[in-house]
Amino acid sequence: MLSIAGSDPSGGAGIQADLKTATALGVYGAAAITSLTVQNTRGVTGIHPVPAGFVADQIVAVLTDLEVAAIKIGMLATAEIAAAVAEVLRARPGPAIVLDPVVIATSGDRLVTPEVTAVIKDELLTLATVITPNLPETGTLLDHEPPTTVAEMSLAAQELRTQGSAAALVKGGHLGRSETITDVLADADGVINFSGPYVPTANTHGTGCTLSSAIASELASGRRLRPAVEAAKNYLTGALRAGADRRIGSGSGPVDHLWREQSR
Ligand SMILES: Nc1ncnc2c1ncn2[C@@H]1O[C@H](COP(=O)(O)OP(=O)(O)O)[C@@H](O)[C@H]1O
Ligand SMILES: Cc1ncc(COP(=O)(O)OP(=O)(O)O)c(N)n1
Repeated sequence: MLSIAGSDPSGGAGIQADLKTATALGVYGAAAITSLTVQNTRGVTGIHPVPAGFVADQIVAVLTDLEVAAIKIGMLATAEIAAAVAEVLRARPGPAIVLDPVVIATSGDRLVTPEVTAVIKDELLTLATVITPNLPETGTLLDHEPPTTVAEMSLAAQELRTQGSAAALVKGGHLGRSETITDVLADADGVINFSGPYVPTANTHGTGCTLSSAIASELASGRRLRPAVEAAKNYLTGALRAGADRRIGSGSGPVDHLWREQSR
C-alpha cells in the first residue's frame, strides 16, 4: 500500500497514521510525502509543501520498483502537487486508489490551498476506486451545504458518483454524538450504510487518515470494496476504543493503531 500524503510530526494523522495502519493490518506500507506540517494534537501551525516534481519522483520511484496493489491519497497541499499526482497516476493505471480529499483538520486548520478542490474534481475523482470525504468536504466537492442527516449523506454519495468517482463513502463523524455513527457508501451496486458504535472520546485525531489507509490496505490484501470498508471501519472502531482514555498530547489525541497487537 502506497500512501501519498502529508507528514504529521505528532504521529496521529498523515503518513505516520497510514504506515501504522498498514503495518497493523499486515500490509507493507510505502509513503510519498507531499508536505511537512508543523502540527500536534492541538492544531496545525505550519505547512511546508514539497515541490510538485519531487512528489512525482517519489511516487514513480515506488511504482517502478515495488508491486503496489493499492494507493491512498491524503493531504495534497497545493494544486501543483495535486496535478502532478494525477499525471503520474493517470500514466500508471492498475492499483486501487482510495482518495481522501483532505481540506481541513478536525482542529479547524486548513491543510490545502482552495485551488486543490478543483484539481481533485477535474483530475483525481475519475481515477479513484473510492473517494472518502467527511461532511464539510462533501459540501465543498458538491458546491452545496454539507449533508446533515444520513438520508442526505446517501444522496450526496450518489451525487459524487455522477461527478465521476466509481464509488463514494461519505463519512458521518461530523454528524455529532449519538449511539451509532454511520458512513454511507454509494457504488455500482447501490447504496449501503456502514454503522458502528459511537466511541465517546476526544482522541479522534487522524480518524479519516486511518480509515482511508485501512480501506487501501484491505483492498491491497485482495478484499473487494464493501468488505474492505467494513473491515476498515471495524479496525478503526477498535482503535478508537483502545485509545479513548490515553493521554498522548493535551489536545485531540491519536487512536491506538496497534490495539490488535496489544490484545493478543
Ligand atoms: N467518536 C467516534 N466514534 C466512532 N467512530 C468515529 C468517531 N468519530 C469518527 N468516527 C469514524 O471515523 C471515520 C472518520 O470520520 P470523520 O470524522 O467524518 O472524518 P475526518 O476524520 O476525515 O474528519 C468515520 O468512519 C467515522 O464514522
Ligand atoms: C498531514 C495530515 N494529513 C491529514 C490530516 C487530517 O487528518 P484526518 O484524519 O482527516 O482528520 P483529523 O486528524 O483532523 O481528525 C492531518 N491532520 N494531517
